Amino acid sequence: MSETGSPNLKPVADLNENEARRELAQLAMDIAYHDARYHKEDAPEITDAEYDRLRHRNEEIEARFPDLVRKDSPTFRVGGGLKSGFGKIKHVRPMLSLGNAFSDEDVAEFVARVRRFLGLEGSEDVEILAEPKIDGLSASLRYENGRLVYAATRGDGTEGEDITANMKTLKDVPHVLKGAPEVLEVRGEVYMRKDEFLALNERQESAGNKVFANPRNAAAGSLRQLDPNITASRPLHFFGYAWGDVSAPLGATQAEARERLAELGFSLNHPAKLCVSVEEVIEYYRMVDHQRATLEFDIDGVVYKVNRLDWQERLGQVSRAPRWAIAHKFAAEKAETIIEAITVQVGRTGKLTPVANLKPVTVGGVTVSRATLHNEDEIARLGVKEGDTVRIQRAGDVIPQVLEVVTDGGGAPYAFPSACPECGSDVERAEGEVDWRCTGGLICRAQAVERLKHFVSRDAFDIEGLGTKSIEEFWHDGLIRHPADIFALKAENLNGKEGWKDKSITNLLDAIRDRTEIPLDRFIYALGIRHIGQTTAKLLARSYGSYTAWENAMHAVSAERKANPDEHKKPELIGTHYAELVGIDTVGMTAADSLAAFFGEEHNIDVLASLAAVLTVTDVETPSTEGSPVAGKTVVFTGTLEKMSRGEAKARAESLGAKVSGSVSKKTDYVVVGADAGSKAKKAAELGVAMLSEDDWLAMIQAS
Ligand SMILES: NC(=O)c1ccc[n+]([C@@H]2O[C@H](COP(=O)([O-])OP(=O)(O)OC[C@H]3O[C@@H](n4cnc5c(N)ncnc54)[C@H](O)[C@@H]3O)[C@@H](O)[C@H]2O)c1
Ligand SMILES: [Zn+2]
Repeated sequence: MSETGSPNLKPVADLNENEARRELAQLAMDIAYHDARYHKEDAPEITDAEYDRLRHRNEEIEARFPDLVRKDSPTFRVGGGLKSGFGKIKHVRPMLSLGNAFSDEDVAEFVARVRRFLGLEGSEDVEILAEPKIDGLSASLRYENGRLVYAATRGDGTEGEDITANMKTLKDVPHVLKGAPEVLEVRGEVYMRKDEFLALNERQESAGNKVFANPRNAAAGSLRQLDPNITASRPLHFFGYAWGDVSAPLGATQAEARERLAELGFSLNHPAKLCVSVEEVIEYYRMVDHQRATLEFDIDGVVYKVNRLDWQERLGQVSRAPRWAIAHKFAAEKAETIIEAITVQVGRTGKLTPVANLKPVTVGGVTVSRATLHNEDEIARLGVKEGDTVRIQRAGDVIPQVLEVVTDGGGAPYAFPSACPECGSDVERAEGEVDWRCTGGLICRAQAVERLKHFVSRDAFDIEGLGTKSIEEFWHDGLIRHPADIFALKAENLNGKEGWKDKSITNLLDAIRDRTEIPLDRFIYALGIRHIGQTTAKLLARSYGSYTAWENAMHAVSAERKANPDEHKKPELIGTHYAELVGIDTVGMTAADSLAAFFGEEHNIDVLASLAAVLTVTDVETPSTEGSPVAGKTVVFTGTLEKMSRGEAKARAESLGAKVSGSVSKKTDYVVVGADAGSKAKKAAELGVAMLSEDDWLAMIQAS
């Protein structure tokens, strides 16, 4: 995934505008990805601490470049989309997230901000209600005339998943309330106790089912079951700590409202404390941190809430969080243990991740037996070896991390494998990169499934009816191991398979047959070669014209590269084919090397040959630019485009015969100005070059 989380980032103060814009775009994408993994799939890939670091970085850059804040900035968003299969419920009042404090100073600043906002005199106290921050997932229960009418998850804050039937199976959720306001939405956290989580995982494991990474994932996965009977069989609890739509106030303060919720029959999260100074708040934080390991449930911090509800009202909210509350996060939980072995895992893109296999140890109530070592450099930095005693940490834990070596076990230094442990292909580490990768591509088992998914995806072969689940299933059954196997599928392979009926089988086989003829650019893109996205695939297809020409050239490129592995600056020194490839517009040496590596692997050649045998790859015609209003014109794109990516805009313009340039000069015919355009727009105005908005441009080229 992203490289943005890496510690060697430029300080925000040193970023220029372009770098900032680029990083914000990357962060928006990465955070949205991790939000979906975490909130929608209940399967995060990075630790909470890493995730928080991404968000923090985003906030810092936005604070320094307020003009660059994107419309899709994570700052404006809560959660990560809704799981399909559930009905949707629109929240009468939004369900927000919380701002974060990581240090005592952050907490003092929070209280100071509240005081400033309210214009309080120095003598007036701000009472703060402090309570544990349970690591579960929030839910809203709507009662009308004392009856539970529906329950929803937070979702994206505006709309949540309908989990009424599921919530009704929780013992902590009353179906009827006595003496409640006519309308009352109770909000709180659904969670699983630590002991119950461990027991559930044991049951899951012995039944051969999925085990959960932590109590939060277990709770989220158990609650969001399409079959409420499954939810009923899982040990879930609910704490009430807030409310949404209410027809009459629950009290004048947060503390009173809590009392009221308890009277109505809800469980409250403890220990809670009413504090009057920053010192008291911090003292509470330390106390709870101390008790953390002995609490029945996982917490990831404490929450401070301004006690007076009239003040809460006045303070209101910023985009995604109330101004009157903040979460003070705990540092990660740590423990010491021995590294029994270091093994290597192969990821979806062929990335090799070293993993420390640990002597099992309990960290904050969870048994840990593996920890990531990230990459070769990290192993060197830590100086870890098999047999060493290390300190590990678990932070909102996905995979725990190794922090440092405590005692040297006297073993030999760790040597990274030179062949992929999954498929035996060579591994390579490109200049300037930290990761080793398997070059096995389509043949590597670890990568194959993901590559197959890419192969059939919309912009590649676009085979309708062959979804993620089917690919995984067919892979498992041995039906589809290589892309060419797709084209050998027969009705009898699918007959009797669960979920496949005559009609869907016919549809799938038709869809596959439809794709046996495919344009070269799609074919190249479908191979999923690293660094070869759609735009580059199009450029390659157009430059080489035919499959045969492209294939021959790539073999030549690969041979040239093999003969000159150490040249990293001058493509001409590597060879004429290599230089020609790099000479194609935006194709750089990174992409060229990736193609060379792909064609350097015997397995990939086999895959290509078997595909070529069953497919007709059609030549890409140089588009006719006759009648194109922009043929022969020089165009510059600047600023953030909203309707298309830069690459897409460029490819489109070029297909219409325009020349796309990176800088504005007197020769420029049009400058297409997106949001937050900077110096180029200014220069265009000075030179009197025609400036078009993105919409103007689209209207102009669509007319052709
Ligand atoms: N690892 C990942 O890939 C990943 C991705 C997304 C989010 N996350 C993690 O999820 C969290 C961010 O998600 P978030 O937007 O839900 O914010 P949050 O969990 O930091 O804070 C908001 C939530 O806290 C909960 N909460 C618990 N106790 C509470 C209390 N006493 N009072 C009020 N609220 C209480 C509520 O559910 C509320 O929605 C962070 O911890 C982040 O690290 C991780
Ligand atoms: Zn491999």
